[in-house]
Amino acid sequence: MARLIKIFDTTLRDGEQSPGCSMNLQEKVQMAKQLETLKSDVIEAGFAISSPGDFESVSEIAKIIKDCIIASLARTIPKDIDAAWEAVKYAKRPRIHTFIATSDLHMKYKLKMSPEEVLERAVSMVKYAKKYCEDIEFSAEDATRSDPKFLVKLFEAVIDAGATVINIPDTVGYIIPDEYYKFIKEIKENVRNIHKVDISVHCHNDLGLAVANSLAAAKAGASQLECTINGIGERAGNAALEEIVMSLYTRKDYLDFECNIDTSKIIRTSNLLTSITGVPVQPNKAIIGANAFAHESGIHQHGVLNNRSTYEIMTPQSIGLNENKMVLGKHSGRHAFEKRLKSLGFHLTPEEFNQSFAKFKQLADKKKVIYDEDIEAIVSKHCFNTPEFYKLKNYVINIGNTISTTASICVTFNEKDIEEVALGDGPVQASFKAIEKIVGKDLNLEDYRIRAITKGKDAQGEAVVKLSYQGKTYTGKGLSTDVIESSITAYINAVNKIMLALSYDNKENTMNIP
Ligand SMILES: CC(=O)SCCNC(=O)CCNC(=O)[C@H](O)C(C)(C)COP(=O)(O)OP(=O)(O)OC[C@H]1O[C@@H](n2cnc3c(N)ncnc32)[C@H](O)[C@@H]1OP(=O)(O)O
Ligand SMILES: CC(C)C(=O)C(=O)O
Ligand SMILES: [Mg+2]
Repeated sequence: MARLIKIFDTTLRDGEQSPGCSMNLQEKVQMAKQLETLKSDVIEAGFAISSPGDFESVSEIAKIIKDCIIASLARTIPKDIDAAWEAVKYAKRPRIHTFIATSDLHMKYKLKMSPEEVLERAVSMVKYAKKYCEDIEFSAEDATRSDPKFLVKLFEAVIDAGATVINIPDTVGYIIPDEYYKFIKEIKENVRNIHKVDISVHCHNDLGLAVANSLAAAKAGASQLECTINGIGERAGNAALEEIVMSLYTRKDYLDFECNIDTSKIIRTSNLLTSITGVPVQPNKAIIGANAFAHESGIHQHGVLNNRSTYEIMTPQSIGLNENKMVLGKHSGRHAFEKRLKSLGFHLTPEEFNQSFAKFKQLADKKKVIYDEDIEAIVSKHCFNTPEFYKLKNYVINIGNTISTTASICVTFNEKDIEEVALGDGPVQASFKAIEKIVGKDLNLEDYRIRAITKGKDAQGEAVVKLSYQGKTYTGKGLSTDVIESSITAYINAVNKIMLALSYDNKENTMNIP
């Protein structure tokens, strides 16, 4: 039967030690409520002695949260343990989490204590905490750089003193997965009373191995994994909860573990933390990054459209997302483009499809991402198009703060080039005047608007020009990543609509013919 792994969330304590991730009381309470919904077994709500604000947050969370163990961190110092207890005592299931460093390096240079003193302090403070609280977690800070023989002695003593959880942290993210496996095994096999407690691990991500190390430790016998949402935490962060949990869930076949986390709440919890801290998640972050369920390459999109398991090892729904994303870009192929056209309600002939696909690829070379609005614009421009009586060939604009703006526009009409130059107050006005000269008529510009139809610096600008001619209004549209070009093509498009109307009316073409 699969072994249960308890999840200890320390987003509100170690996570908050991440620069820029401080949270106030209300924010911590919001996060704690969400962690309860997520069904975290333990919430480390803070480090009560560290500030009045942290003390208040821990005690408030202890009062509100009913379904999780609530822990506060404390050094092996009586005043820290007093504060931790005063804050967690309201919890239905309180825990005091006390720690002391055990590596020679930390003991000598930081604590300035001998191993004997550290052992004596650890034991006495676990006993001290035990007077308050049944559930005591003891952590050997920097355990993975500590002498395993010393750890064995220390752990036996603190378990005898009443510890219920023994944490073996990889404080500086130093250990390698198979090494950690052996390390935990060695401790498990040599600490005579280890069966009385949960073995916990707490991994940092300095070498990017926090999750791999946590899983290796679980394989070796750890029954509690400490982690944070989005992997926030000191330096390179802690093991990411979502990565650990989805590994347990997705590779249950191999790992044979289960946990209580409701995976469908993962994305909401991650988003809440991002909105509270304002610290964004990198797009390629496993599980919760914007690209974690996005496919851009044609070959992948084709595979996923046929059977999503070809390129998805878990479903977006399993973490609470509605759908995967098919991102259309320069690497996309016809299958994904066709699917998107259908979902946008377009039914194109093969010829229209080929033309639109070619235009889409051209645009994708210029833009990073193609949005639905881009596709709509491509299709309406190239498939539902007005005949191009006048077609823009090229344009040159001279602009400066000490000269009048000059626009030189060249169009083709009946396979001949016509070029005109005009001055104006700005590039758009000068261009419109030049086109007016080309068509040889006074066209009344009723309205002109420009808007970005997609996002980003490389957004497409759609220009809309309304021209009135002989009592009727004609609307032209132009689309380009260059707003001057979209304005010129919008004007020409409106002129072409006038030409089309005139040809329908069987009137003689009164526009300029060279
Ligand atoms: C690996 C980890 O994540 S450990 C947790 C790290 N988190 C934090 O430090 C955040 C909260 N910390 C704080 O607010 C402050 O550091 C406090 C309130 C805890 C202590 O503040 P200060 O009293 O000003 O001490 P300061 O932080 O400068 O130094 C730490 C002191 O604690 C001692 N100490 C460190 N760890 C322990 C421990 N586990 N047990 C006992 N003493 C310890 C140090 O030796 C040093 O002692 P000294 O003042 O006698 O030299
Ligand atoms: C306090 C302990 C558990 C810690 O955060 C660490 O060792 O990284
Ligand atoms: Mg830590």
